[in-house]
Amino acid sequence: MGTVAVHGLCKSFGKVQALDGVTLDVPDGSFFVVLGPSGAGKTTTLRAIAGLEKLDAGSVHLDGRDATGDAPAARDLAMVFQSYALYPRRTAYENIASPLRARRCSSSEIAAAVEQMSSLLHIERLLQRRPAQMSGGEMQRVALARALVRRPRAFLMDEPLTNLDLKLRVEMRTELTRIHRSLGATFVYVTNDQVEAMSMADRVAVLKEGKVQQVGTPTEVYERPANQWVAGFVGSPRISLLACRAEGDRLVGEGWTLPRPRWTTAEDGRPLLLGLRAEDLSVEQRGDASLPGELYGLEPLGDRTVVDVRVGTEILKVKARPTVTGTPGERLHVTVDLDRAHLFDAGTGLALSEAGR
Ligand SMILES: Nc1ncnc2c1ncn2[C@@H]1O[C@H](COP(=O)(O)OP(=O)(O)OP(=O)(O)O)[C@@H](O)[C@H]1O
Repeated sequence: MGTVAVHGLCKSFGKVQALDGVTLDVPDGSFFVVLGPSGAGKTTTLRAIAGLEKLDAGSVHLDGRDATGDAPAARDLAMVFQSYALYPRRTAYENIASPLRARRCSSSEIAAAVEQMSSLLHIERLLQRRPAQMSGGEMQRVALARALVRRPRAFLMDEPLTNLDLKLRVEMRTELTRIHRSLGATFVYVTNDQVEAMSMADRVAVLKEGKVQQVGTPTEVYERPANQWVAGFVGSPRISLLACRAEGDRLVGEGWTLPRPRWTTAEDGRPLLLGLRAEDLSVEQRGDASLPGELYGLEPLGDRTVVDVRVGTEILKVKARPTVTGTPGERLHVTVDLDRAHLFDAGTGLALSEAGR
C-alpha cells in the first residue's frame, strides 16, 4: 500500500503563507503531480509529507494512519531532489547500493536490486564510474536509481528532471512513466513544467499561492479548467481570454459578437471572459462563428505556425498549418469552435457551469 493524504496543511514562513489549507488525496500506485509556478508551495507540500516541515495546521495520513507527528525516518518515504547529492568517492554501483547496505541486505539481494534498477534506467555501463566521470544527466539517473532501489511506501520527487537538457528530459519523462508502471509504486511528483505534468501524471493537483486550484486527470484540468488562472497556466500556447457579456442568444465583446454557447448559464449583462485555446481556432477555414481581426504576427514552429490575431485590444493565438502565410495588418476572420470554448466569470475567475455541455 502507498496512499498519501494531506488535509488542511498550513505553513507560514514569517509573513509568507507558503501553504494555505492544502488538501490532497494520493491514491495507491498513482503518478500524482503537484503542478504550480515558482513559490506556489510545492516543495513545502512535499517536505510536509516527508515530515521535514513543522506545520502550523493540518494532518498527514499515510496508508490511512495519522502520521502527522511521526519522524521523517518512520514514514518510509523516499525523497528525490533536484540536486543529485551522490557520494563523490563511491562508484555508481556503490551509490545505488547504499540504501540497501544501510538496511543490511545480503550481497546477492543488493546485486539483484542494483542490476534490475540499472537496467530499468539504462545505466549498466556506468556502474563502475564515480560521479566525476559522469555527465549531469547520467548522475541524475544514478540518483534516481538510488532512490528507486528501495521499496518505500511512496516516492516524493521534487523536480528531478530540471538539471537535464531538453532532449534528455523528454526521454526521461517516458522512462519515468515506464518505471512507475513497472514498479507499481506511488509517486508524488512536483514540477512547474505543465508538459511534464500533462505527459506523466494520472492525477494533477494545480497549486497557486499555497492553495489547491483544481485536482483532476490531465485531460480534465486541460479541458475543464476550474478557473481562469488554471486555464492560463495549463496549455501552450496560452489560452486567449476575451472580455465579453451575454446578451440574449449572443456573446458580445469589443467589436465582435458570437452565438452564445448552448451550455452556458450566464445571465445577461454579467461581465465574462471567453477562453479560446489555439487549437480550437482557425484562420484557414470559415465557419458560422467567427471573429473579425487583423493579423498581428506569425510564429513558425516547424510542425505548425502560431498566428497572432488582434481582435479588439486582445491578441488571439491561433494554431495553423506550417504553410500559412499573411502580412501583418491584413484583415482576417478567426473561426471559433464554440463547443470547446470556456467561459469564466470576469470577477471571480471561476468557470461557469457547464451542465448543458
Ligand atoms: N525556509 C523558508 N524560509 C522562508 N520562506 C520560505 C522557506 N521555504 C519556502 N519559503 C517560501 O514559501 C513559499 C513557497 O515555497 P516553495 O519552495 O514551497 O515553493 P515551490 O512551489 O516549491 O517553488 P519552486 O518551484 O520555486 O521550488 C515561497 O514564497 C518561498 O519563498
